[in-house]
Amino acid sequence: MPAHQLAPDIPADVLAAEQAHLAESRAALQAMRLHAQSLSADAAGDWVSQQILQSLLDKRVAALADHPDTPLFFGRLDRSADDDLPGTIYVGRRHVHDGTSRPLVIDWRAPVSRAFYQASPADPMNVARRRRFGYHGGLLTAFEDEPLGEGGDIGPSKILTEEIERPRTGPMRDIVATIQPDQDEIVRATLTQTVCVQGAPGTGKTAVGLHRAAYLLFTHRERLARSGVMIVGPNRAFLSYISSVLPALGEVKVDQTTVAGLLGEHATPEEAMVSALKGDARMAAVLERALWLHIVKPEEGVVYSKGAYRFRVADYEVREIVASLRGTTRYGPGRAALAQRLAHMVLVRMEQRGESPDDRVQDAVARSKPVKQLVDAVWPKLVPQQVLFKLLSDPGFLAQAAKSDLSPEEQQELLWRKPYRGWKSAKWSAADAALLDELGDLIERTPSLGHLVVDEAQDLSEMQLRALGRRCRNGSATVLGDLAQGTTPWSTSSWETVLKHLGQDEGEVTELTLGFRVPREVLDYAARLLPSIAPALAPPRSLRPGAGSLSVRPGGAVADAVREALAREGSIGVIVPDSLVEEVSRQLDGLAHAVLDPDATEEHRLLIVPATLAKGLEYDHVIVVEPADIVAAEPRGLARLYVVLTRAVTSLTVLHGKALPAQLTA
Ligand SMILES: Nc1ncnc2c1ncn2[C@@H]1O[C@H](COP(=O)(O)OP(=O)(O)OP(=O)(O)O)[C@@H](O)[C@H]1O
Repeated sequence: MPAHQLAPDIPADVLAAEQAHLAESRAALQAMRLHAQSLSADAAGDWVSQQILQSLLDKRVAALADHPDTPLFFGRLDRSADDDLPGTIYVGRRHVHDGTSRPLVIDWRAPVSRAFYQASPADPMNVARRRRFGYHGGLLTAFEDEPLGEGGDIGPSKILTEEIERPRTGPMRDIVATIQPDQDEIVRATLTQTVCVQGAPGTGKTAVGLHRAAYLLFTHRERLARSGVMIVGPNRAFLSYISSVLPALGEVKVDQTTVAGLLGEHATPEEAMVSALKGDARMAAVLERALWLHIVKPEEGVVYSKGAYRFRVADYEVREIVASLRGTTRYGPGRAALAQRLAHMVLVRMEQRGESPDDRVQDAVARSKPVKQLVDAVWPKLVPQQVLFKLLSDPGFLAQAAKSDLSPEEQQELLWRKPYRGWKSAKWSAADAALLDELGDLIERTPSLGHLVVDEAQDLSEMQLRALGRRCRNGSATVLGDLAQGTTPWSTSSWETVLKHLGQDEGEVTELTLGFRVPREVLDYAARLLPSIAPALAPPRSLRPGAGSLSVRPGGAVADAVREALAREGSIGVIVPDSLVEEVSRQLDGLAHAVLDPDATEEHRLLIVPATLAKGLEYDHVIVVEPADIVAAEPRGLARLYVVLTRAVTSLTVLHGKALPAQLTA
């Protein structure tokens, strides 16, 4: 097996040459920045264009900033191809060229960089040698060579191992230097391809989703700048954790939000069964009927007066127009079309009387009082809240809208126990938010983005998936999740179903199987829960042996476990049942700590994390307090415990006063 070469065995002159290339690249980047700064927006004609150009120039200057702690390049390819491309390529976070436009660093997303991630001795992709660089405090201190042209096998990369073992502090980092081949396939999937990734905890799903967004923005810059890319995550703590990855990759124009952020921050509590029913896709047909039931059969015609004349549209003619519009357009445009069609009839009457009215007259008639009155009576202006209010408070109306889609028991379940006085004072639940959004789209079309990345997608209801789906109906999606980590009353058990409700049936389901976060010993322990929560899934695998990383302590004190962790390097998460947050905080009195808060700007090494917020996060040392209470707190408590037990990078300590769940002790 050809060995890796890593400093200090490497020839000093080779390292010096690479350091010189780094220095030259830094200087070139500085020159690019100075050049961008020297450009003037004055060339633009008017004031508005000047402002726009200035803002573009400012962004360009900011994008060209050199961050001394972030390596400008992390890899090098020595190519054996006889083509027009350079023989040696340095792969980095962004393009850098010198004064003669000679590329010194090539963006990791460029097609030629793909070989850095994909080439292997079995398929060298015209690469004779791949070199990975190691950095320390911004200085290039080591490299590792992988000869690809000689066949055979190349062992695991030490630089990758070091990167994975690096203690975690602060927010999530990018993985651009160490993306693995199966991850790279997903990152570089074409823009039109929707991909759905099933992966055990720590297999890099979130990382892959973020890098895919960056890749697509680079590859389809103009198209996506117009239509937009959005990341949807499970909660604000998670968003705050991932918030710096895309900016570090040079992408600042990506919206990152939660489902609540997108659909409305409604959170009035309701029974889990009601939420689950409201999340069921059958509600879509019920809502559609409920909306169109608001149209009233026209019993009168319109009389439009102009001077001494009266122009009439008969009641049966109004009925015909309404019937022809109903169901062929969205509700809002249908209303506008009804006014225009009525006005058109009036105009025809005017012409019959020898007048020659133009389009302005038609608009004026459409906006006239008699036409407006009729439209309001027949096709009333509605907001989603009015429709949902009626549906959830009026049993007769609900029965009419539900038809046979909902059983009488289910209809009973849906009705508010204590109805609100009106739609303006109604308080909505999180599940209602998706229903309101569906109604909103039935009234006016929701614009579509170019690409949507949905993380922890196993937790979304069918109605929430529909809401996200309509935001990428003219685009594509990256759907990420783990069927074993579903903790909502409506968690899915099939990715095909998720793709169907998202409206992306053609999406390809793929799997990431190798864990980069959780040590093997800890992962095996957590996997004891799998037969109970997701029996169809294979046990997860970990890249990291992590012997001695697990400690299970009956009756152990939190403060002791925390002190032990503080003596080691890295972040500490004390994950507790939500009901114990205050008590555990008291027990840690005297030890500097904070309770996880998505809005906090300060960084804390020691955090108390409510179990329901732990999803997607990771800490070097995790202390889990009272698993039995975490399980008992919610219907899918065992899945919550699985999430909680798989947050550790280096060590997991489980403290319990009560008996552990049977699955863990079996
Ligand atoms: N190729 C890689 N190189 C280095 N680190 C990686 C790589 N892939 C993933 N990681 C790291 O592994 C950890 C877990 O990744 P990530 O959070 O994306 O996993 P996940 O599959 O979304 O996990 P979960 O299901 O628990 O949310 C992160 O610290 C991430 O940076």
